[in-house]
Order: sequence, then C-alpha cells, then structure tokens
Amino acid sequence: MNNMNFQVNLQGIIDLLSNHLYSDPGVFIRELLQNGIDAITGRKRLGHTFEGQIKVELFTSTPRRMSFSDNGLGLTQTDIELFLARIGSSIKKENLDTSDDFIGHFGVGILSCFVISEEIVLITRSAVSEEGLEWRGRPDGTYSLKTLTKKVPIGTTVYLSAKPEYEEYFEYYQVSNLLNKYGEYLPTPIVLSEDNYNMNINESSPPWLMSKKEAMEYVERTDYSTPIDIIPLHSHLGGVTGIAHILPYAVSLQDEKKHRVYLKNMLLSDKMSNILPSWAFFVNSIINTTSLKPTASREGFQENDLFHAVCDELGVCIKRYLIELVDKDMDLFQQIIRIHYVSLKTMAVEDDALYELFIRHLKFETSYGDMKMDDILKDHTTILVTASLDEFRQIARVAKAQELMVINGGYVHDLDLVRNLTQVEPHITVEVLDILKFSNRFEELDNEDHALTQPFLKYASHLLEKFQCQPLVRWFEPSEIPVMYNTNQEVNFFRLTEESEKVANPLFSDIVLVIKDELYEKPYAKLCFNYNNVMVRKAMESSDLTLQKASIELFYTQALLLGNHPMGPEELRLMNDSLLHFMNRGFENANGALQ
Ligand SMILES: Nc1ncnc2c1ncn2[C@@H]1O[C@H](COP(=O)(O)OP(=O)(O)OP(=O)(O)O)[C@@H](O)[C@H]1O
Repeated sequence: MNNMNFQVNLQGIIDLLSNHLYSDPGVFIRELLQNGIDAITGRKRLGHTFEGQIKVELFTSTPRRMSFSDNGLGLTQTDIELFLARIGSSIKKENLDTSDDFIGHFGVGILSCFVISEEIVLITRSAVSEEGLEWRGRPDGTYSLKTLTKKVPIGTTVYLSAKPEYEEYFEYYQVSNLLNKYGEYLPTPIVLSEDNYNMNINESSPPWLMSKKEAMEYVERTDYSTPIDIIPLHSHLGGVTGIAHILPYAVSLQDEKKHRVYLKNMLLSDKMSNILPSWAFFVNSIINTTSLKPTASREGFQENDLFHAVCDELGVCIKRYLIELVDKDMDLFQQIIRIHYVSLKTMAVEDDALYELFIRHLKFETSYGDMKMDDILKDHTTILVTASLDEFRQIARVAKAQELMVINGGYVHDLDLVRNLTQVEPHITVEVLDILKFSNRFEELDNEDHALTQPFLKYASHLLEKFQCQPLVRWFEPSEIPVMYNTNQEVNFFRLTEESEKVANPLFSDIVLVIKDELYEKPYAKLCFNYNNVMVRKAMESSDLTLQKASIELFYTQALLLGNHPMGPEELRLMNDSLLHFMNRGFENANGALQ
C-alpha cells in the first residue's frame, strides 16, 4: 500500500481565508504587524541589543505598492523552506517554551496578503546569517528563492502590489487607519511614510495603564459620553489588565456587547461579547491579555478552560468594586443601582454575598407603587409576591385598598430575589400568592347575609360554569369595584384546550381530552362579588331573574374587560346582550315614566 500526500490548492485556501475566516481584507495589516512584532521579540530573545522598529512605506506607483519592514529576527533559507513556504507551520509553535512570547502561531497569517496582492515579495536577512534572500510567493502555490548579492540589514521587508479592486487598501488614510486600529498601543514604534512624509503611529499610552482620571477622559473622548466610573480589571491567570467603564445609560441584556480586547497590546476585537460574565452588561471594557489564545481568524479567543476562568476572575473584579463602593461612596452606588438595576439584580440572584449587599437597595413594583426593599421592610414583616406580572395587575389595586403589601414578582429575577429574603431577614415571612385563593383573604359575610346571597351565587355559578369560572362573595375595599376576576396560567391553558377541542379534528381533540383528563383536575377562575358595592347588593337582592342574569353576565364581562383578559366570541355576545338588555329596560322605564 502506497502512502500518498494530500494535495493542497492554495487558491482555494486563500478564498477560504478571505471569504470565511477574516471579516475584512484589511487584516493583512494586522498579520504583517504581528509578524514584525514577533520577529523583533525573537531577535531580542537571542540577546541582541537594538531598538525594534516597524516601517511601512507607500509608493504612488501603478499599481500601488507598499513595503512593510521590521528589524527583527529575519529568516534563513531553511526557515523559509520550513515555515514561510509551508502553510500551517510556524516557527512560533516549534519552540514550546518561547511560544507564549509570540502573537502568531497558526502559520497561515501571511496568506492574508494574497487577498489584496497578486504576489508577496519578501527580502530578508536572518540575525544569524550574513546573506540576504529574496522570496517571491504566488497564490498558485509556486515560489522562487534567490540569494542577493547586495548586503541587506538584519530583518525582513515584505513588498505588496495592489490588485485593482483593492487599491484603496494601499492609500495613506486607509493604511494609517488600519495601523492605528491594530497597532496604536504596541510598544514597538511604527512609522508610516509616503513621499518622504513620516508619521509615528503609536505614541499613545494604552487605557489599561492610565490613571482613573486619564481613563475617564479617554472614554469620554472615544465614546462621546462620560462614564459613571472606571473599574480596574485584572486576571492573574490570563495576564489581563484592563478597565471596565460603567455606562451612564441603561442597557439591556440583549444589547450587543462591545468589549475592546487586545492581545499583547495588539487589537484583537473591538466587539467581543463574552469576555465578561453575562450579568456585567452595565459596563464596557478595554482589556489587554498576554496569555489567552486567539482563534485562527484572530478575531476572538479560543473558549477553553482558561478563557472561562479569566471571565470569572474579571467578574470578581467588578463584584469587588461594588462591595467596596457600598462602604466608600453610597451616592455613587445608588446612582449605579438607579440606572443599572436589572444588571445588579442578575448579580444578586447569582451571588449570595452580593444579594445581602444589594437587596435592601433594590427597587420593586408593589401594590403601593415602586419601593426600595429597605422601605418595604420598615413597615412589613409579611410580604406577598405574585408569580407573574399578569397576576399582579389583577390584584394590585384591591390589595392596596386592603393594606396588603404585594410585590410584583413578574419581572426578571424579582420572584427569586423576594423569595430569598428570608435567608437574610429571618423575621420576614414571604408567601408566593395563589391568585385563585386571593379573594379568600377578604372579609366573609355574616351568617344572615351569607344565606341571602346563596341563590344569586348558585345562579351565577350555573351561568359561569361554561366559562370555567366560579363565583364567590366577600366584603372588600374599594367599594367602587363591584367584582374582581382572578385567573392563572393553568386556567387559561385549560380554557385554551377546550377551545382547541371545539375546532380540532377528532384525533387532535382526543389528544386534548387525554391531556385534560389525565393531567388536570379542572381549575376554575374566580369571580369575587364585592358585598361592599351598591350595584352588587341591588343585583343580589333583586327577585327579577332576567335582570339578575343580565347583571351577572355584565359584571363578568366588565371584569374581563377591565383586567385586559381576552374575550372569546361567546363572552362578547354576552356583553352585548346584557348591555342591550339594560338599555331596553332603561328606555322602557323612561317611556313608562313619560306616559
Ligand atoms: N517578518 C517576519 N520575520 C521573520 N519571520 C517571519 C516574518 N513573517 C513571517 N515569518 C515566518 O513565516 C512563518 C509563517 O508566518 P505566518 O504569518 O503565515 O504565520 P505565523 O505568524 O507563524 O502564525 P499566524 O498564522 O498565527 O499568524 C512564521 O512562523 C515565521 O517563521
């Protein structure tokens, strides 16, 4: 059996890189910068004393050309054959103990130059050799190599000439933008020149080395908004230093996160979403790492164990900042809570220490309006919390009139936050409200009134059975509310199955029947009549059965309408009929009075 080699189609690989791996043709600048920086690092490791420098020169020829030079390690003929001309092999991963010093290691970066240039010409002299070499690589996979007779300095210069459709990537403004974007904070000086005009690209100090004041001003300049504060970020494991700036406006968990991340001072991505824990959406960050490993596209990190550990460590920095802030600057802490309460609630749910720290400062919607937990706890030792927003809306007004403190647990995390209260405040009782039993809390009628109301309730029960609703009567405030309709998801679901059953084909309706019969004992919504309401009393005391029927139907449909509950065709018809009934009665009475 013969062992054969795979054949590699270089043009296909270039197409793969340009169309699928790299998001922008401009990444060739990043790859060349990285090769230059790595070469300078490599030469320094040899013990050479020299000032590293990268020089980029633009030529206004046709087609446009550019050269990219460094005074780094250079390449010997063997290096060229082993690493440059061999796709996927890199000198930087050969030597494992030094590989951490370098930015590149996949051995494909240089190919990005073929996206914008027909040919790569590389003039090089190795730091360990006297001879200069010229390598010409072409996208069809062929290359030539020759020894130069004239002496060249140690280092490497790459010459590129623009493909017609990529001329703009050779223009001054574009190249300076790209150099600036990727290399602004690289420690090695980068000079861009055209027609004898030289510009230093990287003279600024990186934000992660700035003082807090400088970092505030920096974010203000770059983001056009003043951050609330700066949080220093460090991760020992990931060799990370950075800053997180607290956004001065509210953002949601779903908003796109845009953390700016540098690898060994070179920009890796300006829209990384997952380097911080998901709850930290109230900050944007700028961080530099020396240890995380990039993906081959160099636009993100490999999401390995180290990456997740770094993410956790950065989360701890943010938590620690908030814990210290509570002691140091309560006003600032309150300001952060006011704007970013959703983020902070998410943190409090996840972390017991933060829960204890935050809970009294967090705001909740209650039957008394929006209130801070601290204020809620001042006056209440028993707290009711609803399981959903819909349930809260059904009872908020009535609960307040009964002087009941009910918290809306329908917003994200609020139910969990309130339920956990007993762990930090043992004298507090928290009860998740059973909406269908809510009206049982109200005052019962005395025996005499109770007996009087029974025929009316029996009739109402008969009329409302088909709507899966059971009536009851209680005395409650406010007196203007004649009835309160309470339902929950289970009742709604059950009613939905009944509706489906009516319209479904036989097979489906059999399935629905099984679900209903097997899984559920039929749940009922509750319609609580208010004995404190004049109209309810009149309806109950009336001996006219048709009038009672119309009033029960009208009370019921009016309660649905006021509570924003969906009304089916049958209920709409009821409302219509009962209204017409009362109009008719009204006109008959009026006409009778006139005659
Ligand atoms: N300016 C340079 N000076 C010295 N050697 C270079 C230079 N540019 C490229 N090389 C050599 O060519 C090899 C291939 O470079 P290439 O950019 O394709 O990949 P890499 O930098 O090793 O890894 P990555 O794909 O992650 O960028 C390098 O490993 C290095 O040995």
